[in-house]
Amino acid sequence: MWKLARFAAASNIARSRRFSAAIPGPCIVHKRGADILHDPWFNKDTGFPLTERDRLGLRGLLPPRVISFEQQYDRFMNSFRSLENNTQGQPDKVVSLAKWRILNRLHDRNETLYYRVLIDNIKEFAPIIYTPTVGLVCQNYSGLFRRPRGMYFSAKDKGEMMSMIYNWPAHEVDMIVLTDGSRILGLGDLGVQGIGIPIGKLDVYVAAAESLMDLVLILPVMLDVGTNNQKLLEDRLYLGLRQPRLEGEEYLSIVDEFMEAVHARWPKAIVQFEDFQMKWAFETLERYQKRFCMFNDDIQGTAGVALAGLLGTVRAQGRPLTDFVNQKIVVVGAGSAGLGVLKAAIQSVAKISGCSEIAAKSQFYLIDKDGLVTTERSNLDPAAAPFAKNLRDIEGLTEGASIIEVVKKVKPHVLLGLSGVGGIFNEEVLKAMRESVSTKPAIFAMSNPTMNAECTALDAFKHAGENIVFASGSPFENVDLANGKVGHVNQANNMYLFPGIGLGTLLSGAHLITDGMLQAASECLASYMAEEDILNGILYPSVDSIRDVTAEVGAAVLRAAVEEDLAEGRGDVGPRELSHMSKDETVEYVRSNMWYPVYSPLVHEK
Ligand SMILES: NC(=O)C1=CN([C@@H]2O[C@H](COP(=O)(O)OP(=O)(O)OC[C@H]3O[C@@H](n4cnc5c(N)ncnc54)[C@H](O)[C@@H]3O)[C@@H](O)[C@H]2O)C=CC1
Ligand SMILES: CC(=O)C(=O)O
Ligand SMILES: [Mg+2]
Repeated sequence: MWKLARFAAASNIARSRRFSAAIPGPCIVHKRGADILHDPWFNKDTGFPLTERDRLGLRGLLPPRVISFEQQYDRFMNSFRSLENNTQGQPDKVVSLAKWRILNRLHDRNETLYYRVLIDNIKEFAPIIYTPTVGLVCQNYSGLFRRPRGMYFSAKDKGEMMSMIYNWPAHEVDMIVLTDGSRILGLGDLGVQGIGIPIGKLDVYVAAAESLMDLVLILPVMLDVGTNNQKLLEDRLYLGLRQPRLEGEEYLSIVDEFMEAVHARWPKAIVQFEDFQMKWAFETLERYQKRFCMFNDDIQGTAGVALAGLLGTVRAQGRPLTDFVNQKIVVVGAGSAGLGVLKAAIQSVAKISGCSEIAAKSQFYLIDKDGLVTTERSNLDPAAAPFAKNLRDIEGLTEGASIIEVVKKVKPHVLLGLSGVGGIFNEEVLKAMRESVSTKPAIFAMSNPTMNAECTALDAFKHAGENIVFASGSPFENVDLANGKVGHVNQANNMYLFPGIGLGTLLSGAHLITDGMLQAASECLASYMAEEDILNGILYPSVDSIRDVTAEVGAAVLRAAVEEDLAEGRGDVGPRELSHMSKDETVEYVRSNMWYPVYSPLVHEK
């Protein structure tokens, strides 16, 4: 018990450092008056107590009555509910953007209240700040732009990044989400407008995990190397560089410079690469994973979440996990996400069965925009080549066979989409899944946002049958199957892993994120659900549980770092203490480092 008390004490000391800003004396914050009200990190709106109003020069700048945090919270939620009532019957896009705007205005003004309403209502608000609405926000970002958030490094900043990084006002940064905007969800190249994705991802991160000190420690970053989106290039209001994307060495030199600048200022900051087009996603992962503390969420985070779900589908059939080796799985989409999933699933089969990875591939089929990927393909992408089928092993199928041909022939246990193409699992394909060899066929329509999902939940249950297991990348309502039965919708989204990967790595103090740490994250998620839920087709926890999932995943990642001798600890908790923690103590340690937003005092008691 003493240990946990010490950990908590360490985290409280750290938390109070948020406000230290190295200014001695009676006030914790170094700003005064209107500057505090205009700083969303410190602002409490009408919640400043009288002593703080006196001592921070706020008297007269606010109406006299002090409103409590709880009252402010209720007032915001009432405004939100009124907005819902007032926008009833309006088009979905209008309503979604209106909801995003009201949350964004709060974010701009008062971060403590913003994150509190987000955490307490994560299931309701995740679809607004994250997928699907974040996609709409990115598409309209130049028009929606009011205040900057995060940092923007452009091709024009070459040679300047090492000094620019010091323009960020916070002394420390733990977690960076970086994009170049080249493949935003399934929406393609959105250039600088893709900044909405790092912002949304970090909102989820804070809601699920933010540790130790506070929000100042996160940084969304846009690397603007141009765009090949002609519509944006011609848009008068477009806020990014109006030039085609840099390619080759020119491109890499920009990413290199950014990574070196980050490393120079914050050597332990974790950089999460997000929504890079495939070629750069793989290339940058290969280039940096042994040099910097980084991971690619679309390749590695998605792989972990999908693998957990795939293992869940085996349990959902009432079969032992060892039966995973016999599952026939068709993956539609040979991009960064699809290939990441295939690689992880094949490694898992090899591990379970003890066979080679080559032998483990036999149960997997890969389809891209040109159909079934085989070794006969003339311009076979080298990244997809390891998963290409040899025609001799797939009797009755040919190079480029369509989804329907493959599904009819293979009768797979699982049909998994990461193609970015909405509706591609059409009625015919879904009906063909009725012939699956599985007692509980699984359909994963993982592409985002909602309009890019390979099928809707309703269509999946309607056409493929009521006994399927269904998962989607963006949320859908559960499906009413009549007779009191419900078709459960799982959300298979990397949001279940990236916060835990970030937090676990951070607390471990590791310099790198290894395959072992990522595998531990996936295994932890795979074992999270109880047997009873799994048998009812519930493969993933509810988004409401994201903080609990993150604590467990974070602990698994931390323990893997300890096992690999990579943990250097953080703050007062060094590698020795980490290595002596039991599994439960590690979870408790991670949990005790999670931030829950409340107003902290901005002046010392006299
Ligand atoms: N649920 C989740 O957690 C995640 C979902 N995604 C989603 O996955 C999708 C793909 O992402 P990436 O792999 O990074 O994109 P990508 O652009 O690298 O790959 C897309 C792949 O889909 C294939 N494709 C395109 N049209 C097709 C068609 N008509 N039939 C079959 N295949 C087709 C392409 O050939 C390509 O191989 C996006 O919509 C993204 O939002 C990505 C990461 C995580
Ligand atoms: C979820 C996610 O990372 C994506 O759709 O790209
Ligand atoms: Mg992504």
